[in-house]
Amino acid sequence: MHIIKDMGWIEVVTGSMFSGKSEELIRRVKRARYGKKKTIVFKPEIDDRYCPNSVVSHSGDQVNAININSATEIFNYVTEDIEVVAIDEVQFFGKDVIDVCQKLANQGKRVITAGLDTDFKGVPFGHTHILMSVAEYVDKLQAICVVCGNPASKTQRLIEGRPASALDPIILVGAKESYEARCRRCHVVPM
Ligand SMILES: Nc1ncnc2c1ncn2[C@@H]1O[C@H](COP(=O)(O)OP(=O)(O)O)[C@@H](O)[C@H]1O
Ligand SMILES: Cc1cn([C@H]2C[C@H](O)[C@@H](COP(=O)(O)O)O2)c(=O)[nH]c1=O
Ligand SMILES: [Zn+2]
Repeated sequence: MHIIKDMGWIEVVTGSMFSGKSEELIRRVKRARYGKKKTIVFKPEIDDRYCPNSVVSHSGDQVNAININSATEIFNYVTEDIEVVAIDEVQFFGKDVIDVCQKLANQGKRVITAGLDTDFKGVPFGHTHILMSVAEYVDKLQAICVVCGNPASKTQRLIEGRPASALDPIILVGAKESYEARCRRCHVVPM
């Protein structure tokens, strides 16, 4: 017998820090669960803020998640009956995250991803931009610029209250102590 499987797809929720990416991922997962879809959530081990076994938003919403080091580990957990796979902080995964999401979507799964599109310098972060190009659905969210109140598409890194240099390392896990949401005009990256 020929079985026609449901069609899968990839969703990307992106934007600056504090724009609501994790809240939106959590919202989509909770709604999928209301719809009796079997779901699973992953996040990278490196993100040790808040709670180790949950995706937690800056406003405190949360959903249980499995910590993984590399995207290929997802295949160890995703059984045939799982219909929705969510991955937060997708910018921290290697290039293999693209293949993993494509394979899951080709297997008929809904793949919900969230992550930063740009780093504190304002340039593409990890492989989110590639994922955006292969995804069926892309939502770019805006935070509020804490300097001027306009919509914010950038993330300002502050070290001891001053804008971080462009020569600083790209990865610095953190939240309000090191980062602010800012608009294009208020975002500063000293060389
Ligand atoms: N400058 C800001 N603009 C908008 N929301 C902010 C800001 N600073 C803090 N927040 C809080 O952050 C929440 C979004 O958190 P979260 O979903 O974790 O964002 P992200 O995953 O994009 O960093 C908002 O609902 C709000 O409570
Ligand atoms: C801009 C920027 C961010 N990070 C880190 C800081 C946080 O741990 C995450 C982003 O979390 P959020 O859910 O989007 O709030 O990424 C970094 O390492 N480097 C950067 O340039
Ligand atoms: Zn501004």
